[in-house]
Amino acid sequence: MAAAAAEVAPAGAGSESPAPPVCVLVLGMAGSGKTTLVQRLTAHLHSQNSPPYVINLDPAVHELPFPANIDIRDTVKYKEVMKQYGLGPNGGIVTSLNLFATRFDQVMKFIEKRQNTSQYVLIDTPGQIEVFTWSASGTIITEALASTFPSVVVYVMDTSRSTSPITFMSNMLYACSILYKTKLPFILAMNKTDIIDHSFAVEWMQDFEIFQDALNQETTYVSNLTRSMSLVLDEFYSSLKVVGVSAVLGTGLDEFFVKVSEAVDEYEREYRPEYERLRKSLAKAQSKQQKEQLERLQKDMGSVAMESNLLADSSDTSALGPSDLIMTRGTLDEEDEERESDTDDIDHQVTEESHEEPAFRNFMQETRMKYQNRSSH
Ligand SMILES: Nc1nc2c(ncn2[C@@H]2O[C@H](COP(=O)(O)OP(=O)(O)OP(=O)(O)O)[C@@H](O)[C@H]2O)c(=O)[nH]1
Repeated sequence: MAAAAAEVAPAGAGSESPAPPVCVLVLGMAGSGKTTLVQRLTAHLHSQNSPPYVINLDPAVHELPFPANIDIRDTVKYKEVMKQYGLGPNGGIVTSLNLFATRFDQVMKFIEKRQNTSQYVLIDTPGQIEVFTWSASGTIITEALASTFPSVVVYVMDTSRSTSPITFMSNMLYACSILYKTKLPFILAMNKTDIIDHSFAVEWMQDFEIFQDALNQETTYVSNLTRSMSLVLDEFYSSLKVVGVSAVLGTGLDEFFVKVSEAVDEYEREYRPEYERLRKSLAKAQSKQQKEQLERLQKDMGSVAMESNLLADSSDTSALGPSDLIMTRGTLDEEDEERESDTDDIDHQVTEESHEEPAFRNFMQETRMKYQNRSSH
């Protein structure tokens, strides 16, 4: 049975080296059941002896019902951010995510380290969905994940609140916009099937006439628009992977993992080449930036020759744990130092000193002394 095969076997399983983990980005409107689904998936994978790596990206969540390996709340104090920048709740979430995104390269390193032990990386996102999908940080995080690991989006829909054709259509339009925004394989998880079976929604997607019949009960202008929209969305529906689940009961999970596996195949086939290109161009831009920084430094130091390999490697996070994330400091020039001070609301007290760059500072001192000695002779 396909479901059994999907138990804990992501795409690529069976090959010699372990398959890279699959990043499952869970998105959906507030209250659709994202957190409950992540909790359920985590428990399910644990029961299959395949513990996932779990990341919480919601800075405002009060309580997490699952143990997160990386929790944005450990590193960015959402309430402090609101206070310091004079922001409301949504602005606070956006800014917290932006601060976190500036150090997402470290998150990537933690995931990479775990790639032989976790087959799935589950990522819970803020309820204010637009905060993630329409912010720069959402794009940075999605692209960072997808350019390294097979990644899929799971859009969670509250099926019990989508029984009116017009609400259903609004939800689908939203889903469609997210598909275009994230540019990743997309699974529609119709949640809360313990309240209502999702078959009515599947029929609406598969059979235009049935959807029209349901719409005939509505006589507003919106219903005419909805009629036209359902034709437009036909293409979107035809390529959509749909699965009914109950996050509370844990039903539909086997089929869920079958869909994830299909989505991973789709990622490998259609999305990976594009992300590889993106990764290469990012790496090129990064090395160019590093070179420019070094050149600037060299200019500041006068004619003293410097060897780049003497610079302490600020990217080495091997001694850190996920909770130390983001606090690593280590800048090559004052401009960067100043920029960093904007993130003072980040709780870096614990690790700040230990991760200063003593090697680099010593090097600067030594070089300066050499330079002074030379010019005095
Ligand atoms: N009946 C039923 N209720 C569910 C299911 N999944 C979630 N819920 C309930 O829906 C409510 C919202 O669930 P959450 O998991 O907090 O939803 P969320 O999308 O993470 O919410 P935000 O963090 O606000 O975005 C809670 O009361 C859950 O118990 C389900 O499968 N069936």
